[in-house]
Amino acid sequence: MKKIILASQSPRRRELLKQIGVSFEVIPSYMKETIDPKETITEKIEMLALEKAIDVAKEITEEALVIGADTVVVLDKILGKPSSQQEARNMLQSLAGKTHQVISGISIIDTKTQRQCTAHQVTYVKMREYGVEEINNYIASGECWDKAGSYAIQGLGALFVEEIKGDYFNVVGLPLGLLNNLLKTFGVNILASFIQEES
Ligand SMILES: Cc1cn([C@H]2C[C@H](O)[C@@H](COP(=O)(O)OP(=O)(O)OP(=O)(O)O)O2)c(=O)[nH]c1=O
Repeated sequence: MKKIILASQSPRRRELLKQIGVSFEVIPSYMKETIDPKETITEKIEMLALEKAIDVAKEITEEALVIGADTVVVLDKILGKPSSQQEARNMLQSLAGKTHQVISGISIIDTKTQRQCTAHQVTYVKMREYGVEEINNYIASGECWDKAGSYAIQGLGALFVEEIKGDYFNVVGLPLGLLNNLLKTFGVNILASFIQEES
């Protein structure tokens, strides 16, 4: 299998990639995320994923596939990671009782051919009604930090979720089915690799 590099500091993305049996190296991108106001929301997310992949790919001299990703919560506007308790509180309050979108962009760059492929996936998450007390208790758990929209569906944040439509893994930060499809276009077939290894 071609060498795979995950251009991400997210422990969630690392865990998800491990889950599908891929061996990979992690080289995070510490690029500052900037957003062009002229782009649509999905263009912005795809662009952020692509920029993370480019940032790491440009430093690589060997042949590899570099994967960049970006996840945001969208409710009228983009909700990224909170920078204060008040911001986390506002985000969680705005999500209560409503359905929001979680959009993840993924980008793959082949450092040998410079071919790049970028796509995104949308998951709809409906939150139940909850109040300030539950929000404050959740913030006290510390889980909101470093999470788009200030919650983690894979953790205590699950207690806020009423319904989900779409790929769960997309919410956690890496849509695995979409990633598999994109990797196939670069000649990497994850499931087929198990058969080859066995025979
Ligand atoms: C909505 C939601 C987001 N998240 C996380 C996934 C992402 O790690 C994070 C969104 O931030 P990102 O900017 O997409 O990623 P990151 O900064 O963690 O990592 P990197 O840029 O290096 O790849 O929010 C969850 O873990 N659970 C959730 O339920």
